Amino acid sequence: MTDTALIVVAAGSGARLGAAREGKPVPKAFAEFAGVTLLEHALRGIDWVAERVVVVVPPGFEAEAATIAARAGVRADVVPGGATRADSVLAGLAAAGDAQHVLVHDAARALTPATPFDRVRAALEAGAVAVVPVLPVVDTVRSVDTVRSVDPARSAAAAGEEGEAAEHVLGERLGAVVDRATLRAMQTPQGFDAAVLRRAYEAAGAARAASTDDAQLVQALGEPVLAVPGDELAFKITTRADAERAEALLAKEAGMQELRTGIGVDVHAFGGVGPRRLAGLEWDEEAWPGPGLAGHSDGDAVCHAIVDALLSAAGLGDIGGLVGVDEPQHAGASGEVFVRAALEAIGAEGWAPVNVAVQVLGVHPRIGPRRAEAQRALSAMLGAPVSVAGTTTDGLGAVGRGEGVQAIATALIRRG
Ligand SMILES: Nc1ccn([C@@H]2O[C@H](COP(=O)(O)OP(=O)(O)OP(=O)(O)O)[C@@H](O)[C@H]2O)c(=O)n1
Ligand SMILES: C[C@](O)(CO)[C@H](O)COP(=O)(O)O
Repeated sequence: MTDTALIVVAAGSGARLGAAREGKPVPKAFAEFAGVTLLEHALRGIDWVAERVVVVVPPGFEAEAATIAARAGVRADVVPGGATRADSVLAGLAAAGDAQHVLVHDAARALTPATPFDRVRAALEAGAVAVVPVLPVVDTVRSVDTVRSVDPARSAAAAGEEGEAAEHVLGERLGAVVDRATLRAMQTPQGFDAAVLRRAYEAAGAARAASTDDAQLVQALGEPVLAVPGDELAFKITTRADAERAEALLAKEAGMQELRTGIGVDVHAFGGVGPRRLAGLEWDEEAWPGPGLAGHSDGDAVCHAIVDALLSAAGLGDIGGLVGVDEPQHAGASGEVFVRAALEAIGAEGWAPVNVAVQVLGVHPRIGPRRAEAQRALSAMLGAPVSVAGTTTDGLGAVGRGEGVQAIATALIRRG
């Protein structure tokens, strides 16, 4: 998986929304929607998207943003933004490290589901240098001309000098219809090859202030920008009406969501002939002396426990019922194959994972040193946060004696 940084820009004032907290104006990202700040809504469940997350906020709001990010379960660097969105993106880029890909996302698009993130990441992985989620335009669109008029009396009053003519604006006159089939509305997250995005910002210099999104700066370099389907739920909360729509959606979600938990356990003995695989990672001799895990597949007990937890939550049996125990096509198969099959099975019934927690029991490999990596790999696999913990069982039992590895997983899934 390529190294990706996600920049969440949240440093706008939100003048068009005009939110207040305790009677004082508050930047939009810190205004509450259904009792939770816009920034927290934007960050919830986003951890899997990138290896590094940078949140850009109005100067003075860094500490509050760090608390919000922690509550949302996202490990983020928080930096102060600038006067324009482009300035804020630039501040985020400076903190994004040397990731190969960068995704820039508006906190104001706080209800964006996982799909656009997934599509943008997939397009970058496939080699695109710039990717933007877009929606078709649904209204009839026309250009307009400004209609001006010279009214001597009003001109005189306006100019304070009798008889002097001055133009004043009467209104707008409709011009030509623009073919909406050729138009698209731009959303975020917008994804880029990091070097190209940095080059675009350098080339734009101070002129970046006039840009309303990042893709147009990249396009100005002559680089191709790929469009992928956006999502209606990724709308930007800009006005009061948008805020009401967001509140209504959140209320509906709170009222309608069905939640279920499930549990899964798997054990594999050491003694396999294939690679040493566990928790979606390959392990080397140093971290894991001796043979890999025995089994018909690759023996990844963590993935298998997750599969059982997902299936148990949805009431769909267990891994044996899903993929069999000795199907020839699954000889040596990686754990990801079974996780995907489980996601498909629960998805067919309308379920999606909310989060998964796994405990690994065994003498080796030690989970701690590669916990972050394992969590990222599994979270990307599931499209939901996965946490991984490890214990040695103090030498007790078969796994404590170093005979194999056991994993216990719990899953929370939602529907509706
Ligand atoms: N100086 C700025 C301006 C905007 N943004 C971010 O860019 C995204 C899109 O901007 P929008 O929501 O339209 O911005 P605001 O500037 O907050 O709103 P308004 O124009 O109504 O003041 C938002 O997540 C906003 O926080 C930013 O990080 N820094
Ligand atoms: C980046 C953006 O969300 C794409 O639609 C939009 O351009 C932000 O613009 P704004 O002027 O900050 O509202």
